[in-house]
Amino acid sequence: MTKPKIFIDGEAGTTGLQIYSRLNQRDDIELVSIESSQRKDATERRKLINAVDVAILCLPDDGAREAVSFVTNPKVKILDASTAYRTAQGWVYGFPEINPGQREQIASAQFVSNPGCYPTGFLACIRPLIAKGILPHNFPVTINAVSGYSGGGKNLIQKYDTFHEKQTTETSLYPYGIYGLQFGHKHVQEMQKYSGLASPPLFVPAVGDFEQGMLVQVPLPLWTLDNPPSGEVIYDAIANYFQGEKFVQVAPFRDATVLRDGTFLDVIAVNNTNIVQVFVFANDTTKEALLVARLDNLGKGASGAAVQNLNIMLGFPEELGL
Ligand SMILES: NC(=O)C1=CN([C@@H]2O[C@H](COP(=O)(O)OP(=O)(O)OC[C@H]3O[C@@H](n4cnc5c(N)ncnc54)[C@H](OP(=O)(O)O)[C@@H]3O)[C@@H](O)[C@H]2O)C=CC1
Ligand SMILES: CC(=O)N[C@@H](CCC(=O)OP(=O)(O)O)C(=O)O
Repeated sequence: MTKPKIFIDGEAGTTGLQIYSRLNQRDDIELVSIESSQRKDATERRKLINAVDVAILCLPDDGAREAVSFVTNPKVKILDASTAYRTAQGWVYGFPEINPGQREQIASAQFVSNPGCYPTGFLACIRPLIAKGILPHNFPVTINAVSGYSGGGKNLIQKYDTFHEKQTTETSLYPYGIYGLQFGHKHVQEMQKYSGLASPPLFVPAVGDFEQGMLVQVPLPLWTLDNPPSGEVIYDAIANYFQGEKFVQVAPFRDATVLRDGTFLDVIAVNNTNIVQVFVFANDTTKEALLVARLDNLGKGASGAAVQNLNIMLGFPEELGL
């Protein structure tokens, strides 16, 4: 049997390198690479994209749009890691666990968009509650999240690396900084579309002085509802929704061992895995709850998810290489 051919356009970037390292040990696929001197050569990229079974795009949005414009072979499948097509017509959203039937859609699609890192955490928390009617679709949702600096790609990694090398106290690189303060972050559209919320969530991201890892927090002021659900009801809804899923895991409810020293939910515990964990914290007396997702922004938030989608698109077992 001939092995499917895979080309990673943008193989030298942060996401591309991580996908490459997950695929290059495998003997069930053939990785096709571009000469490094030609990696931005449009003619060569066009040739390779149309000569493989799946092209994985790990490029800035404009580069991804350009790569898609190169496609002339109707048999080539495209898996795009950028933001360019996540809410576009004709594309399937590559979050296999998000809805029943999503895997089948990914398996038969020509064009699949890999979800954003923050949306992966957010949707794992909120989608079950909207889908099951535990929260109304017009609930005013806010999100606070923190990402490791690799989320900012090569440029931000280089900034932090330079800072770490110098280790000067006067260098003013942020140990923790919130951003996106003009609102309308590029992930908000996909967050709204795939959650089923009536309005965009108010999203405040942050970056911290650690390379990989992410926490996405969704506070729920349940006292605003006429009949607030209990913490148990919220937990059961999310746990049942993802029952049997390998890569979306719901942590035990009211179990202090999920916290380090019984106190802290740390950010790096699932680094280098393809797992997103969901936590539910609740107080039924004060009618407050907090949903938290923990993931590796480069794992289930990008490259791990891409490999999972690739496996589904090729008809392979979904966990291969993960
Ligand atoms: N980092 C992350 O956590 C995540 C990233 N993503 C998405 O993945 C995509 C890639 O991001 P990331 O890997 O972080 O970015 P990087 O900046 O680390 O890498 C992008 C790579 O693409 C190359 N490139 C740029 N333009 C072209 C072009 N026209 N033709 C060929 N190669 C090109 C760049 O080359 P050069 O360095 O020379 O410019 C670089 O090697 C982005 O769309 C990003 O939004 C998605 C989820 C998470
Ligand atoms: C820390 C940081 O800068 N994170 C990036 C998100 C990571 C990323 O590239 O997002 P995609 O998943 O959409 O590609 C940002 O906020 O723009």
